[in-house]
Amino acid sequence: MNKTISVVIAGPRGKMGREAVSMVTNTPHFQLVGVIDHKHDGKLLRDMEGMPAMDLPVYGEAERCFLETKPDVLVDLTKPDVGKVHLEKALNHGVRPVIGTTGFSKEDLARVTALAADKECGAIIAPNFAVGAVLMMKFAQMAAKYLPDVEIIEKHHDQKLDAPSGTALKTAQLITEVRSPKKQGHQDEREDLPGARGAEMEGIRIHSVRLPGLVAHQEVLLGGEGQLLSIKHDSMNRTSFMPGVKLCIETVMKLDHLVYGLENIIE
Ligand SMILES: NC(=O)C1=CN([C@@H]2O[C@H](COP(=O)(O)OP(=O)(O)OC[C@H]3O[C@@H](n4cnc5c(N)ncnc54)[C@H](OP(=O)(O)O)[C@@H]3O)[C@@H](O)[C@H]2O)C=CC1
Ligand SMILES: O=C(O)C1=N[C@H](C(=O)O)C[C@H](O)C1
Repeated sequence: MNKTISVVIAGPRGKMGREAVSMVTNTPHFQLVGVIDHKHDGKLLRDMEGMPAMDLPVYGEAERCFLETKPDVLVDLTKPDVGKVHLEKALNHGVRPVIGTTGFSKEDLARVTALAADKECGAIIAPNFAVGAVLMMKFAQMAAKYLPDVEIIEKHHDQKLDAPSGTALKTAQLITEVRSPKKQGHQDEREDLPGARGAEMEGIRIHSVRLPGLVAHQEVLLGGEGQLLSIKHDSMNRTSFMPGVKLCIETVMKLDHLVYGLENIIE
């Protein structure tokens, strides 16, 4: 018998937040106890368009929400600057954060990892909750050991705020664990239009496409003499992320430190 886990969701009106509200309220051993929405402070969940008819409180900011609802877990699906603040506030209140929001730099990750360790509080930052995307990243990491010339093309809907995507950054980071930094392309290559070769992490090029009609897609290209390996993942909708969110809510209850990436918790 699973123990009930109480959850608050930040960003409930968003594309991901709506899916998360639906998943949490339909999971018998989860209990949604409140939501954080900066534009609807003091309302009830039922007053917000498209939300379940539940008399749950809506808080304009995180601290009061944590003090009054005392949740086990915060799920944050907001935007980069907000997600970072919510994560730190959650750790300071002993609430376990599950952060889907992207835009964390190396420095941000180091800071919040230290804070979670100091508080001995479980936390998960998952740049991508879709199991297929995690496999795509792991396969790319395996392949880069043998084919170290790599370029990443990530494609997202045109409402996305951060570039490159959290998934692309995580993929590049995983690849840097198995290959040394290297310059790719011709040693004398030049950009006649700035940005033509994309962003760069330790020699890995990352290209970000933003267009209406897209959801979340990534292709990792690995080139060798006379051959090209292409590893690709597509999320067609946002329900693809929900099994990962559910697993993170369950797993974060058993952690006493911060985990960055779903690949570290799937069995
Ligand atoms: N890890 C993963 O697998 C995935 C991660 N993401 C990430 O999740 C985040 C959300 O994505 P998505 O749902 O597409 O974005 P949306 O823009 O659709 O939703 C974000 C929501 O957060 C709200 N918001 C903004 N500021 C606050 C605040 N201070 N308090 C509470 N709510 C706030 C916004 O409200 P308003 O617009 O009215 O200001 C909006 O409703 C992004 O960082 C994205 O990269 C997305 C998909 C998958
Ligand atoms: O903003 C999105 O939509 C997504 N963001 C995450 C990212 O930045 O990688 C995950 C997924 O790609 C969808």
